[in-house]
Amino acid sequence: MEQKKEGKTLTDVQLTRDTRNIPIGKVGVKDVSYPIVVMDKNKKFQNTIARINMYVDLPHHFKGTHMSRFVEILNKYREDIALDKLEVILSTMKEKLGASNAHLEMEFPYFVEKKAPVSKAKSLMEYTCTFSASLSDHFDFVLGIKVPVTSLCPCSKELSSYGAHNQRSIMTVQVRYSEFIWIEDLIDIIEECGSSPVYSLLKREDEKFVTERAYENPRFVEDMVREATVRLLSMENITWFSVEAENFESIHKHSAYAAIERKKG
Ligand SMILES: Nc1nc2c(ncn2[C@@H]2O[C@H](COP(=O)(O)OP(=O)(O)OP(=O)(O)O)[C@@H](O)[C@H]2O)c(=O)[nH]1
Repeated sequence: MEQKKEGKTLTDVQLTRDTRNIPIGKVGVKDVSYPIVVMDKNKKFQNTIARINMYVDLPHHFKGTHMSRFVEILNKYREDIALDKLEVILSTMKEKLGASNAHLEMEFPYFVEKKAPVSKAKSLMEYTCTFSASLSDHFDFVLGIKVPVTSLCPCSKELSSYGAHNQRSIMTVQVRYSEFIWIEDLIDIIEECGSSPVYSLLKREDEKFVTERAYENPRFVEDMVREATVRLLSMENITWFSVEAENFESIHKHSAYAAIERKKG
């Protein structure tokens, strides 16, 4: 649409022709900070703030996409950006930007109340979650969660006269599903796969408990992704998953890493 500035026409540069004959797969805005609402198993919903990426494809003949429209679409759905709105947001992106594919990625902190294992002291644990949705001919949605756990090295336990090296690990799980899955339930499943869950609040009796539990339950990164795979394969409503484990090694400068991806059916 043409606009005027100081009597002059404001050219829509983005609409001008590009002659390089190269279509673009993803173009848009990245790292927009915006409030969203996430369904919470215990409190019905939780307000949080997401870092949002929004992309569409661009045909070869256009110079640019219209960046302001992405943020206009977010504004249109403000107060109401939730899982059940992702498809309509993507559809609006396709329509307003004349695109055939639209992508929406959100990364946000999600808080779960957790009880310490012995004292039962309650505290809030933060988990980083991701929603990755896209719409072409069909809607696709992937839920992702980063779950911190403790891992204790089986090899170190076997070889050492005292103790065993142990560290904080991050397990990253991503799932496609046929029926809704609570973030909380997926966290519980993944936390079983390390040597011990981690907590944000531990009293002395809890510290003794988690230290001994990790020692009794040594796990390599290979064990962690295999344990997760056994559990995720047994869940019928999960149609695809990927699981990664990264140990931020306490005796090496590098991490130990393992990953498994499975499509079911
Ligand atoms: N396409 C594109 N736009 C950019 C980029 N960096 C900044 N922008 C700016 O994004 C702003 C918004 O552009 P548009 O959405 O086309 O704004 P508009 O023409 O007023 O909006 P419409 O009337 O909806 O087309 C412009 O000021 C661009 O200069 C870039 O790398 N690519």
